Formats: sequence, structure tokens, C-alpha cells
Amino acid sequence: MSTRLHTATKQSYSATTQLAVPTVKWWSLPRLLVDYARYGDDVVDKLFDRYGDIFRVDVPIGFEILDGVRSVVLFRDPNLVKPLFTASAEVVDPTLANHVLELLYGDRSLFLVDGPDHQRIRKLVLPRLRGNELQKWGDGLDSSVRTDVATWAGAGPVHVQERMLDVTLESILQITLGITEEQMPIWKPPMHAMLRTAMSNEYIVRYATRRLGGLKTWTKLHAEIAACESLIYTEIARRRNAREVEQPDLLDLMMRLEGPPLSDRELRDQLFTILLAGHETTASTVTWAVDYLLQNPQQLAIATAEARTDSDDYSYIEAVLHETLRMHAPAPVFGRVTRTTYQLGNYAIAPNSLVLPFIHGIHRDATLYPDPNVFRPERFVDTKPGTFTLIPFGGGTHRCVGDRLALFQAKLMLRTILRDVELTFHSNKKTTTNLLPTNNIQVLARRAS
Ligand code: HEM
Repeated sequence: MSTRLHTATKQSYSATTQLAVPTVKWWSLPRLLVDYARYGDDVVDKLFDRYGDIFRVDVPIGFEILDGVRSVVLFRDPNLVKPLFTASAEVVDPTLANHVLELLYGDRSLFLVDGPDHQRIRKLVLPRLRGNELQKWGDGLDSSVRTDVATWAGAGPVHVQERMLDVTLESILQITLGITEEQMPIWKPPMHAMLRTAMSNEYIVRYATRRLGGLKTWTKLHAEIAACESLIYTEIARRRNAREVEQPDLLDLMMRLEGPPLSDRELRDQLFTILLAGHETTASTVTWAVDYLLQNPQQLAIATAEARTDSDDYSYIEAVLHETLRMHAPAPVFGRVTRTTYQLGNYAIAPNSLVLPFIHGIHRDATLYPDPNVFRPERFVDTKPGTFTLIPFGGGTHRCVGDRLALFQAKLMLRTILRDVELTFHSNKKTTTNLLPTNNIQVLARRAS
């Protein structure tokens, strides 16, 4: 692959120009939220068309998304991504926005800690999740996906996302905790149940009413979290009693961390984080890739031909995945909170503002990606995705630790599907109104000839 890179066309910004960010009046919020639930990102696109590439919504007291944060700033100018992701933590807090998910991840999660504690864990796990180390997990994943796909042909409608969720959960359980095939029936049902509840729209309602006890009184989710915690704490206790046996998984690695040891609670938070952040997103990527390929027969033919060769070069399938992540980022909302007045481009952002890059808009910027609404993997065949122009994995010190693992897994899974079965749509109904958008396509499969 050549070293060409997608880069944003530079805008000239001046450190002395401090423009006010255009403001959407708060009383239009209820209407906007209803429209967003019905029409999705198009509603936000229209706001950008009206206000420019950056705008702000001030939230009335009592309705703050995060405590103390009264202003939400959204931008879609790709030039502003790098300054935001690389800003110092004294000016822009990289963790505060993630408190939305603290109930699940816990307050010691990589998502929620910063500084030396954060660096210590990242430095430990990152090398395990990239380069040659990835091959270690290839056989287990290959076996899971092959076994699953072998059941598709002639079995009637297959809900791709559900199948992919099962496969990626198995893989991340193996990588994180060394769970074996025999132990999977104990671990998978409670994990699936917890994720299903946590991803539902009820989370939004419960979170919005948290000051009235919305989250505290959610007994169903608390019970599901407790069931998963119980499995995890039992495993930690078992390992503490059998320390001499070294395992290749992340729990073992974290238990052997040099310096002050991690407590059971800290281990629980990191394990929950990796297990939850590290499987739904990858499953969703593969599902959307299948969906886009079935809608684009020419690209499907190229990717299928590549999957059925003996070569180890899957660069077209890799380009399909980058293009899928451009068209449809599985984690579409993440942001940073300003601690002081912060200059972003020519704009002065007030302290305590939640700043969100609008991923959908950045990924569909026509200057970066001509015909942005067209699925065209060819854009990434001889051009690498730019660090700050294709941002499904975020950026800066909190960029996703599982980015390489996710692409490795997704490539292997998509290759196996394309190699082993021929697919047609049974139904291509999708829903995008969940907290994390779910793709509900169903396919019919026959064994590849
Ligand atoms: C296509 C798949 C994936 C997508 C789209 C994705 C996306 C993201 C995003 C957007 C962030 C936040 C980055 C930021 O704030 O700048 C993140 C963080 C994170 N992701 Fe992923 N992720 C994926 C797969 C994975 C996998 C497989 C793992 C498992 C190891 C994982 C583990 C994490 C962790 C631990 C963090 C927190 C990193 C930190 O705060 O230092 N992710 N991911």
C-alpha cells in the first residue's frame, strides 16, 4: 500500500480571532430531539447548513448531560479534530464526557482515569493488542467464526449482527480472561443480557432522570451487572490463588503489573471496559460491511474474489472496512470537556462546554471524500486513512486501544463469511434509534460453490 494519506485542506486560523460560536436556542431542543430520534443525523446536518460548521446548544438548568456542563458544542470542520484531540488535559478534559457510562465501566476504567494511572495501564495492554501479538488470537477467532458461519446455509434468515456479536464476545472473552469453549455457556448469556439492557433506549431515559433516581432504581441492569461482576471476581480470586500459572490473557498481564498492584475493583473496571467496548463495535462493523457489500454487487465481487484466494493479502477487504467505518462509525458520539476558555480554530469555547466532533459530518466532508454518500472502498485502496480525518477510533491520549485488534478481527470475520457462503438480503430493515445504532439486516445464505 502506498503512503498517501487523507489529510484535511488547511484553513487559516488566527490565535487572536475569537469568534462567538453560533447558538441554537434551547427552546428548539425538545423538537430537535424528537426529530433526531425519527430522522437521525440528517437533522444535525441541517443545523450545520443553517449555522455553519460549528454551533452550540445551551442546555437549561436541570437538564445537563454532565454535571456542571451547560453548553454542548458540535463541529464538523475536519481541521478542528487534531487541535481538540491533542489539546492538553489542563485545558480540555478527555475523560469527563465518559462519566455517562460510569455505571457500567466503573470509575477506575481507562475511559475515566487520566494521567499516570491511565498511562500505566495503556502502556501495559497496548503491545498485546497490536502487531504480531494479534496472531495469537487468530486461531480461536477463526474457529468461532467458521463454526458459526457453517450453520448459516439453508438455516433460514440469519440476523447478522446477533451472530457477529456472539463471535466477537467469544473472542474478547478469550483475549481478556482466557475463557475456553467449554466455559463460554457460563459467561456469554449474562454478558449478552447486560449489554442488551445497557444499549437500550431506556439507558437514555434513566440517565436523563438520574437526579431523580433513574439509574439507582434500575434493578434489572443492576442485577445483570452483579451477575457479570460475580463471574469476574470469582475468576480474579481463582487467579490470586494460582499465581504461578502464567496465562496469555489480559487479566494475567494486569495482575503482573509492576509497581503498586491493581485492586480487585480496578481489575473489574478494566475488564468490564475491554469486554464491553471491545465486542459490540467490531460486530457492528462487520454487519455494516456485509450490508454495504450486498448493496454494491461490484465491490462484493472484488471482495469475494480476494477472500477466496490463498494469498494473505486482504487489502481490498481492509479498504471495505475503512470505508464502512467512514460511512458508519459504530461509536458515533464521544467528546471532550473544556476546563478553561479554549480556542478551537477561530472560536472561543467557554469553560465547561462539552465539545463533540460530529463524526458523521467529518466522515462525509466532500473535500476529503468526493461523493461522500457513495460507498467506495477504492478510496482506501492506495490511500491510508488519516489519523485525524477518519476518526471512528477517536484520537489523542484516549484513542481506542483496540483499534488494530478490531480491524484484525473484522478482516478475519468478513473474509470467512465471503469465502464460505453466498448471501442475499432476506430483509434489510435497519433501526438507528438505539443508544448504539443496531443494524437489523437479515440474510439468506447458501454454501459457496
Ligand atoms: C470497530 C471497533 C471499535 C471502535 C469503532 C471503537 C471506538 C472507540 C472510541 C471512539 C473510543 C474513544 C476514543 C476517544 O475518546 O478518543 C474507544 C476507546 C476505547 N476502546 Fe475502542 N473501539 C473499537 C474496538 C475496540 C476493541 C476491540 C477494544 C478491545 C481491546 C476496545 C477497547 C477500548 C478501550 C479500552 C478504550 C478506552 C481507551 C482510553 O480511554 O484510553 N475498542 N474506542
